[in-house]
Amino acid sequence: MTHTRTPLMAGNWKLNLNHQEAVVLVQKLAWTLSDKRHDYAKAEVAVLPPFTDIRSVQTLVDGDRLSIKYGAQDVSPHESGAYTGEVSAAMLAKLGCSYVVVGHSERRQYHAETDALVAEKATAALKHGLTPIICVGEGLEVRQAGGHVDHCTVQVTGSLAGLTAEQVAGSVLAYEPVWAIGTGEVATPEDAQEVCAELRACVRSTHGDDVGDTVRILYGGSVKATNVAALMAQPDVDGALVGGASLQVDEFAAICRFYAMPVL
Ligand SMILES: O=C[C@H](O)COP(=O)(O)O
Repeated sequence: MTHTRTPLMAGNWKLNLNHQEAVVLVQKLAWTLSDKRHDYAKAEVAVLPPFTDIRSVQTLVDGDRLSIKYGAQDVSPHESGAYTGEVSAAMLAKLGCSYVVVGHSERRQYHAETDALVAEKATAALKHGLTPIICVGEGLEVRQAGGHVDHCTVQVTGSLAGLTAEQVAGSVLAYEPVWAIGTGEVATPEDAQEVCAELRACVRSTHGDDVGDTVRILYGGSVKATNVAALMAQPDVDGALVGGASLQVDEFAAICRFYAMPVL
C-alpha cells in the first residue's frame, strides 16, 4: 500500500517574539510564501509561538484567511483546576491551534519531563483535536556510545503509551538529536534517516504497519535552507521542526519551499 504523507514544516519559536512581533512575522511569512506561489499541498506550514502570541496569530490567520497553521510549544496534561501557570488543551483548541509540541528536549531537560508525562500531554492534546508533535532525541554522549537508536525507540514507546492506533496515526513524531539543537551541528541526512526509519519500524511493530506508514516523522536540529532539501530527500523524513531559522522569514520560507531546491 502506498502512503502519501504531506510534509510538515513547523517553526518552533521557543521563547522569542511578543504578540506584536508575532503578527509581523506571520504576515511577512504569508506574503513571502504567496509571492513565491508556495504550494501548501507540497508542504504544510505551521508556526509555534509562545502562548501569549497565539490569540493575535489566530486573529490574523482567520482575518486574512491564511493557509498557515499554528500551535503551541507545550500543554498541560490536566483538564482544569489548581495547576498554576498551566494552559489546557481545551484552551488551545478554542484558539484554533492545530498542533502542540510535547516532550521537547528543552522541556525534558529543564522541567524534568518524563516519557510518561509526555504521553499524558499527547493524550490530552488528542482528546481536544490537537495534533501532538511528540519529540525524542539523544544527547551527545549517547550518540558517541552508539546508543542513539535504542534511546530514541525507548523514548518513543514510552511517549506513545496508552495511545490507540488511530491516535498514533494522527500524531507527528519529531527526531531531534540534542547535540544538533541550536548548535549549527546538523545531523547528516543519513543520521536523520537512520533514526526516523527506526522510529517508524518501532511504530509499525507496536501499532501496526499501516499506522507506521501513516505517521509523520520530522527531523529537527539546525535545519536551514541549505540543508533541508537533502534531509527531505530521505524516505522516512516527512518534514522539519525548525528552531532558530524559523525566526527569519526568508530563511523559513525557503525551508518551506524545500521541494523547489536542488538536493545538494
Ligand atoms: O524545535 C526545534 C529544535 O529544537 C531545533 O532548533 P534549531 O533549529 O534552532 O536547532
